[in-house]
Amino acid sequence: SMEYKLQPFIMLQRHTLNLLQEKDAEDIFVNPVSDEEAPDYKDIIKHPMCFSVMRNKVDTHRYKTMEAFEADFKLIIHNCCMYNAKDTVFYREALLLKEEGMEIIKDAKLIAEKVG
Ligand SMILES: CCOC(=O)c1ccc2c(c1)NC(=O)[C@@H](C)N2
Repeated sequence: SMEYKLQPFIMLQRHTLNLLQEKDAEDIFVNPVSDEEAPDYKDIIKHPMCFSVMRNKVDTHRYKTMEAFEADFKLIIHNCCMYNAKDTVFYREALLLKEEGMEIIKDAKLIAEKVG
């Protein structure tokens, strides 16, 4: 059935997410930014995103394409660069993660065409 056909795609997304999360050495992108850490975060960032939310969306089949998966990854980076000043560790970590992450996603999109 379609359900079993989707499994390779879900496995590919889980594997890709694991590779992305490995690049977040300090685990700053894993969980939602808390009110304690950043009291004004919700005033500034209207669409929060993090790896744990992405994992839940993968597991509940919310990403129909790798482009939709990629869009949430880019949202994580964008939010971090909007909220944190350019001279912060967070901002620099986001730029690094973007460089490494987009290579990982490029490979995943090529594989997605195959398991498609
Ligand atoms: C222990 C203090 O932690 C933080 O202040 C903090 C912890 C995690 C964060 C964050 C801030 N800001 C962010 O934009 C995203 C990347 N994550």
